[in-house]
Amino acid sequence: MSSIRMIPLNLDDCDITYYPNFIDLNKADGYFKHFRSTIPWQQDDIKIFGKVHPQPRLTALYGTGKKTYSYSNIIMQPNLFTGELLEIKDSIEAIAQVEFNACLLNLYRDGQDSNGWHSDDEKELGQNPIIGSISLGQERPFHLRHKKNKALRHKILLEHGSLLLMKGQTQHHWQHQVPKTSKRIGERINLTFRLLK
Ligand SMILES: O=C(O)CCC(=O)C(=O)O
Ligand SMILES: [Fe+2]
Repeated sequence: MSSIRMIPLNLDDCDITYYPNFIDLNKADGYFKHFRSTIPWQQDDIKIFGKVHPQPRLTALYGTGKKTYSYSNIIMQPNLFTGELLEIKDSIEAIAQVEFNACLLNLYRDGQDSNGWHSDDEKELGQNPIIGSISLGQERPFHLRHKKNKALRHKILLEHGSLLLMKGQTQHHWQHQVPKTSKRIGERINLTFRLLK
């Protein structure tokens, strides 16, 4: 049996743990190909500060039921979880000790696709949201910044097959982003498992 390596990020006011190689490489390669070709990826328009823009990445929502998820003025209707998503969900639940009922998927097609500074603090997620975030494909830096104490910042590289688990007060005190880069890079898929109340 292989043991799962865990790296706690020792930052104030948050509870974040990084698990590199959470999914073994062959399996992660297979999942990447599978999700790339079977998920109905869509590009939604979002409204930020009153202006409408196409979202700089493709997304999809999956879940156990009919609960919708809204953010940046869009309301997403879930597709039913697939076998592959349930398999990954089970493996995260085994260490996270929660049951997720939704997964927001992101496809970053190249370095121009990104996810701007935000907290996952939508009301559907409740008080202290727990989010299990799987990375597949191209590794991308993940930036964190404290909302009040501007001196508190952190960067971590999200590698192929990794899990980043965010819980406790993390979303209350911190924001995160996946910045754009002008480097020529490949595609990345991110799966964020969530519990919608
Ligand atoms: O792509 C990532 O690693 C982060 C995704 C994210 O922050 C989100 O979907 O809320
Ligand atoms: Fe997020």
